[in-house]
Amino acid sequence: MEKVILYKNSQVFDVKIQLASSKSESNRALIINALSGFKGDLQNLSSARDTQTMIRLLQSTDAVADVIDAGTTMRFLTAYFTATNQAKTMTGTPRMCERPIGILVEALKTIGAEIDYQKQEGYPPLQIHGIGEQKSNEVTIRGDVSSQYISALLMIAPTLPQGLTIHLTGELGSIPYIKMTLAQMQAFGVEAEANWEEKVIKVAPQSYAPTSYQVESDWSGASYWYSIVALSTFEDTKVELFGLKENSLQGDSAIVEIMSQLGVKSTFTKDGVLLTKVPAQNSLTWDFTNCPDLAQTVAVTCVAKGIEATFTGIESLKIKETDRILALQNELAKFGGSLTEVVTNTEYKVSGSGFAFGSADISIATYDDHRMAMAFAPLAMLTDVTIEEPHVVVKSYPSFWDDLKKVVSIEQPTV
Ligand SMILES: O=C(O)C1=C[C@@H](OP(=O)(O)O)[C@@H](O)[C@H](O)C1
Ligand SMILES: C=C(OP(=O)(O)O)C(=O)O
Repeated sequence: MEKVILYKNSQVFDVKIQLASSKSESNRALIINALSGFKGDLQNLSSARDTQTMIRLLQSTDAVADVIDAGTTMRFLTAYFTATNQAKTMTGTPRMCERPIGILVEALKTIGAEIDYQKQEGYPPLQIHGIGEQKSNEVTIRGDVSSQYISALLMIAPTLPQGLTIHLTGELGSIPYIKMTLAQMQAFGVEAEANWEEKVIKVAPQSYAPTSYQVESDWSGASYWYSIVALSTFEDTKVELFGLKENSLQGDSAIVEIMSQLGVKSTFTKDGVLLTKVPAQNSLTWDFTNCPDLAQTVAVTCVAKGIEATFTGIESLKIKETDRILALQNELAKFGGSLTEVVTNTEYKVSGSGFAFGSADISIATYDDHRMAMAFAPLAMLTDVTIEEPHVVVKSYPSFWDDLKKVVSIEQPTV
């Protein structure tokens, strides 16, 4: 098994990190730019595998589009290939074929698409045949499973002959990602009308204008650095993260507010944000509905600091790269932590006794999930820790281990 051993940090540090750029913003920019005729100028695109896969598949003339494990790439391209009438087989890893897509496929069929499931109804692999005459300019779609279906529909909406009105039902999750989509559409000259009370978004037929677009650094990736500062035992520890903005399109910038309670102060500079240590509170209550990708980072930080926490809004974690709730439960237990469901499908308690590491023999399994590897790596502020299958980080933050080397000594044993 491939693994890295992280040796406990033993000194104060003051480092500057050029953060990876956002794969969410990159993947939207790529789809919208494709819909504007590939004529824009996209800057600072992410080196994440999810984005590199998007670039490759947008250029490919192959009949099969294999997204590997990239959720946005699967969902956005399913809508894009449909709207641009390209016959494609959409597939991915075995886990990708367990992640639901029926809600998006049914909405596309309502509009006029012809799509078949190749194996199990509601799941990849899919065969996209294309779209005929637009059958409807209204769809009703659940907003409580994945916002990616809604973003996918929104991006193609202005290119449909009759535009599209999307009615959302249920409790809406990941709304900042929908707002990010709308903001990037606007940057490419397309206006949409969103009524959040009525849960309706209306997009008239319009053309995207080729644009020069600069992608921001990745706030989800920043979260691991916040955790590193929160767990550092040296009061004067400092990390400056470049390329982040105070007014971000990314909902994961909520990490600023969360970590202000867990002992990290954020000071915005002309280049990004400077993280320094401040006293932490002894409890945290947070609703992750709008920032599900932060839940693992925050759970590990709370357990390692012995901070009792109440989490809500984490149901969608079960259908991501792995069942992240189960994965967290298994791995937190390795250093005395727990994530317990206290109200079915609603409320979870995170507990841990802080520095209960015992012998230094903790080895964290990562379940093909980049965020499992990166969320547990900050434990190296407190103990030696092994992270299994460390290559998983390529999904969103390929330079993570190189960046981490600035603060932790890392050994990669040969197998
Ligand atoms: O639209 C996006 O870029 C994303 C939306 C979120 O997914 P859900 O909408 O499925 O929660 C998030 O977890 C994912 O990492 C990226
Ligand atoms: C859930 C994630 O990505 P996706 O759904 O795009 O695979 C993630 O990056 O944490």
